[in-house]
Amino acid sequence: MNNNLKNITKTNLSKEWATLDRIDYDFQFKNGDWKRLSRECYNRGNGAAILLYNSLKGTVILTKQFRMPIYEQNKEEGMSIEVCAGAIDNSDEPLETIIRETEEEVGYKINNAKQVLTAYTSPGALTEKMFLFVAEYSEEMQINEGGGLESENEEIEVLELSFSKAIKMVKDQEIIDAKTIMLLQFAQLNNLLD
Ligand SMILES: Nc1nc2c(ncn2[C@@H]2O[C@H](COP(=O)(O)OP(=O)(O)O[C@H]3O[C@H](CO)[C@@H](O)[C@H](O)[C@@H]3O)[C@@H](O)[C@H]2O)c(=O)[nH]1
Ligand SMILES: [Mg+2]
Repeated sequence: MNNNLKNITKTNLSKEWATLDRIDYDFQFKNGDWKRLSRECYNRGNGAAILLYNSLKGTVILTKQFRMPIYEQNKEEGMSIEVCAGAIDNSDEPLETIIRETEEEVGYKINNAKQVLTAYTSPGALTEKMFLFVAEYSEEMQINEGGGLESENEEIEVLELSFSKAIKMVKDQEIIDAKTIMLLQFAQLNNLLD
């Protein structure tokens, strides 16, 4: 409940893969003045992401794939190195989603994962809330090569890197995806791979 907010109206601007709405609202500032404001909100649902790590080997599993928004930004290769992640279907739980994505994108069958962070990825514009997980993986858990779903036109390269190399890639700005940086730094802060 927010008493500084009233007369909220929503106008749909686009509804294709996801929904873009313009939301108009009266907002009361701290000095008591009310103003009519407007914000565009893009809703593509919520997401789940996971850092898979092997504390004995000191390694992590990451993915590499083409991302159009990155290409659009720098008109270079458009590739992105990320933790495994996926959009949460309406009726699914975040844990269910991340177990499925782990199998589809990187080929490991995990039975459980620990949710360690929740993050709005871009709260000025996106409704998206990300549920961030960690889980140990081992070679016995590998059931396929990963790569993503052909039916969804995914082409995902699976990378197994030493944790120190992944941390260096964050420092060198080779890893520039926010959820990936958050999870790698979470692992570092909490000594998951020591
Ligand atoms: N046609 C069409 N298809 C799309 C679009 N956006 C996504 N898709 C399809 O939906 C699939 C989504 O794959 P996921 O693995 O579920 O999601 P993701 O792209 O990896 O995104 C994850 O990370 C993002 C943050 O970096 C999150 O935004 C997202 O919620 C999710 O966690 C894509 O491979 C693609 O086939 C679109 O605008 N148009
Ligand atoms: Mg994905």
